Amino acid sequence: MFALARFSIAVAPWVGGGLLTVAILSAVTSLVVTVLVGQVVGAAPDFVAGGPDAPSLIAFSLMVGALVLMFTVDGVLTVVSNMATTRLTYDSDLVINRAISATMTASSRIGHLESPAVSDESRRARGIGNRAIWVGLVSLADLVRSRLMAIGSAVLVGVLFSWPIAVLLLATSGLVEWWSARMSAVEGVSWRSGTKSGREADYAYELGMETAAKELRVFGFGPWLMDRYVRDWRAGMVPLWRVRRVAALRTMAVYAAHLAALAIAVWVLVRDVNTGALGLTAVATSLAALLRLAMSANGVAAASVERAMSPLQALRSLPETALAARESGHGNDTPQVSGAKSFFVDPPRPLSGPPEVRFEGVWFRYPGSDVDVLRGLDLRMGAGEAIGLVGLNGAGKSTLVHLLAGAYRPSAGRIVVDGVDLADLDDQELAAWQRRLAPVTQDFLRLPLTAAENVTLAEPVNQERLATVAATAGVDAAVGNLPRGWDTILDRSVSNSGELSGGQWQRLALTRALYAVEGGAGLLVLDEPAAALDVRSEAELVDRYLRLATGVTSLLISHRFSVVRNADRICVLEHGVIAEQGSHDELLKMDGRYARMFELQAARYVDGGADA
Ligand SMILES: Nc1ncnc2c1ncn2[C@@H]1O[C@H](COP(=O)(O)OP(=O)(O)OP(=O)(O)O)[C@@H](O)[C@H]1O
Repeated sequence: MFALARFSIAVAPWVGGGLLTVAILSAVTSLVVTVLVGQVVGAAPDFVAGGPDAPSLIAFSLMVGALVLMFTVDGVLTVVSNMATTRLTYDSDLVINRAISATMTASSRIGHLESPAVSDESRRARGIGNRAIWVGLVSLADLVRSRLMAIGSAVLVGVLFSWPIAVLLLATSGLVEWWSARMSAVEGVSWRSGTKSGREADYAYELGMETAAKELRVFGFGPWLMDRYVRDWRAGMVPLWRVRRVAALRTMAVYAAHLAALAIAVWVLVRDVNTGALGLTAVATSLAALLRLAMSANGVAAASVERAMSPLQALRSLPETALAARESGHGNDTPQVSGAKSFFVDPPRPLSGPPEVRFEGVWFRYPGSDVDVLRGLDLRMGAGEAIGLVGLNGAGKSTLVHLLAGAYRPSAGRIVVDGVDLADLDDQELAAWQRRLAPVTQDFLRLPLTAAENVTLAEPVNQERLATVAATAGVDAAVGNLPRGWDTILDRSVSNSGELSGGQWQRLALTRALYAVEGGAGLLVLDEPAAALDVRSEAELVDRYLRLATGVTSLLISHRFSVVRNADRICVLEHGVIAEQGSHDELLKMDGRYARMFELQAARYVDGGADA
């Protein structure tokens, strides 16, 4: 409860603090109402009989008026409390989402984005079902109020009626709350173990509703995916339901004990009334206090507050889990700035312009994997040089690009850019390095934004530059046919939007890279840049591209030899090292792996077996 109260004050000091103050005031008002009910009931017979000791009309009216006023104040406080709670839950949503996204974007390295532990923890922090921080926030004020009311009512019962009864009811009331919170915590353990299935269910849902919604329906896979979603969802929930079934009987026993205590209390009260041991005022006050004490066993609020604890804990530990995921297998993620040259402090070359990149004895394995993808790879990319990279599926070509971008650290060895080891860069410097890359990757971005934003991303739109590079990439006509040209949102779910074909999307991705090059990016990375085009179009496009991108260092990856053959130097990646390198002609003369792969592919085209 205290942790959640601290969180609510941290989220919105005025609203959170105000809410707790209102809860305290409301508890006090309720107790005053209890006392006033006793006073009014106690004074009523004398007032009606009108004896010499009877209260005057004014005194009695003031008493009743105070009771009505307090009752009204209590009602107003409830309304205020509800309004503040709603505000607090909205504010907390913002704080939680910002904290999660700050963690996820805290580093330009990406190991944490692939960690199941981080993914589970961030889902838990955002809340799943009724296990969310807002659920606790909604009940927090209620719990504070009922606990204060329980203590105040117990004092009234003790002073006016019986201390043993007060202690008994307070104890069973506490038992109800403790048991409800405990059950909620036990459920939380099953809930945590169910998040893997929950994540898979979410994934199936997202796939069916967003990522692959069209394809899955066109090919009739919708029902299969829905079955999968239901299966994974159930798998996540079954342990929870089992815990609930086991706990149900005990929960009923705990509530029965509390009711039995109330029954005993009322029986003792009736007995005392019968023996004349209690006056009317004491009886009326004690009865009202007894009922309030019994009702303040707020198991529902205690369970709700407990439900917020796991998400709160997840939110707190997320940064550490993400850091551990980034570090795993890649040494310490803390920037080792001392002694390292910095692009900002002492740049060895200008920030723009073509960089020189050297892979020096680079070993790499993915976090959680026991297979080395790169095994002591050496590769030099001279400033302004166009390097072609070929290799079989899974050879590690895309991995090399990830390392080049500094998204992962090598397990051993160094990647040196213009004399600076990428591992020595802090996050800000790494982000600056990544801005010097103009990449087109196999699974390029298709953002549901305008066509222009898909090209310029965070940069301001320069219409002239946009038109030039779009013409080069051959996408200008396709964009011209969109309902609002460059301002068309490329998402069919939005009205007046447009859609591009696979090949047009790919040309748009090329436009994006070229736009970045024109804007000063010095390293062009084309990883299967135009696989959706036919062989001739792709080769022509890439050649045109490389001609325009003179003055930049380029890395060109493709399975199609027609695409890479014009690179200054072609490298063959095999078994985690560069097995051969040279120009196209040199490699053919070498009659090694490259020559064999090239002849195999050429023979297929001659036979008409491919899309040439
Ligand atoms: N995120 C990842 N986690 C673990 N292993 C990975 C990950 N990404 C790739 N791998 C593995 O690393 C190896 C190299 O993959 P990579 O994608 O770099 O190959 P590639 O040469 O680009 O292949 P292709 O020509 O098929 O695109 C493969 O064995 C792949 O299974």
